[in-house]
Amino acid sequence: MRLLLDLGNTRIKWLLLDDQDQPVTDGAAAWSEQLDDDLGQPWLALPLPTRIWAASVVDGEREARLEHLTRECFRLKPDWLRTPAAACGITNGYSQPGRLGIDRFLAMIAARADYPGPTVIASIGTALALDAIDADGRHLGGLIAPGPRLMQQSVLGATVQVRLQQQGHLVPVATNTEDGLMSGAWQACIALIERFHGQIERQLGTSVQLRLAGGDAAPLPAWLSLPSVLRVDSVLQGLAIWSASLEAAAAEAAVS
Ligand SMILES: Nc1ncnc2c1ncn2[C@@H]1O[C@H](COP(=O)(O)OP(=O)(O)O)[C@@H](O)[C@H]1O
Ligand SMILES: CC(C)(COP(=O)(O)O)[C@@H](O)C(=O)NCCC(=O)O
Repeated sequence: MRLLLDLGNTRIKWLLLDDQDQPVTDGAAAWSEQLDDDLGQPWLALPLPTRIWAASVVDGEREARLEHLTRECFRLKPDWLRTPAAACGITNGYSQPGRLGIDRFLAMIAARADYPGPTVIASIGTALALDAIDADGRHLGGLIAPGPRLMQQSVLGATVQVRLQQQGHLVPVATNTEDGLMSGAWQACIALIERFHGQIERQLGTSVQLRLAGGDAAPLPAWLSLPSVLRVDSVLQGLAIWSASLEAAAAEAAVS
C-alpha cells in the first residue's frame, strides 16, 4: 500500500492506493492550527502503508511538520520527490528544471498518461499555473498568475470600498460589488487560459487538448469557450504514476 501526499500552498491532498494501485481512500486538509487533527484522525484509521511518496511546493518547515505526523501515524517518513529534468515521457522545458513546481510536472505526467497528443494544462489552485506539452511530451513552458481566490483577496487587501456584504456570484456582467469582484477574478483566469491555449495552438499549428486541474477547476468548463477535460486530482494521479515506475525500477534492479 502506498500513501501519496500533495503539499500545495493552500491544502494537503492525500490518496491511499492498494497493492493493485487502486484507490482505497483519500482526503484533504488546509494548512491550519488543527492540521495534525485534520490529518491525524483519518490517518490513524487507515491500514498501514508500506511506503509514502510526497510532492511539495511549500517550505521545509511545513514538510517537517508533515514528516513528524507520518512518523507518528505510520512510523514511516515520506520519500520526497523533487522536480526532475525528465520522467515518465515528459521533458522539463525550464532552463533550470529544478525550479519548475513539482505539482506542475506531475500534472503533465498525468495528462500524458491520459492523452498522448499536445496538451495545455491549467492548474487552478492557490496560483493559476499554465503549462504546454507537445506530442513528444516536451514541455514548452508555461505561465504563473494568481488563482481566482488569491486575486479576490489581493483586491480586498489593497482597497477600502471593495467590501463584501453578501456572497458573490460568477456572472457575465456584474451590477454589484460582490459579483463584480468574483466575476472579475474568475473571468481573468478564464481569459488567460483561453489566450494561452490559443497561443500554443498557433505555435504548434495543430489542435491542442485543454486539461483542467486543481481544487478550483470545477466551475470552469461551463464558462470556457472551448472543450476541456476536467481532472482536479491530476497531481496525485501523476504522483501515482511516477512513484509506481520508481518502485518498479527499484524492484527490477534488486532482481538483476
Ligand atoms: N473540500 C475543499 N476544502 C477546501 N478547499 C477546497 C475544497 N474543494 C475545493 N477547494 C478549493 O480548492 C482551492 C485550493 O486548490 P488546491 O488545488 O488544493 O490548491 P493548492 O494545491 O495550491 O493547495 C481552494 O481555494 C478552494 O477554493
Ligand atoms: C506555481 C505554483 C505556486 C503553483 O502552486 P499551487 O498553486 O498549486 O500551490 C507552484 O508550482 C510553484 O511554487 N512553482 C515554482 C515556480 C515555478 O513553477 O516556476
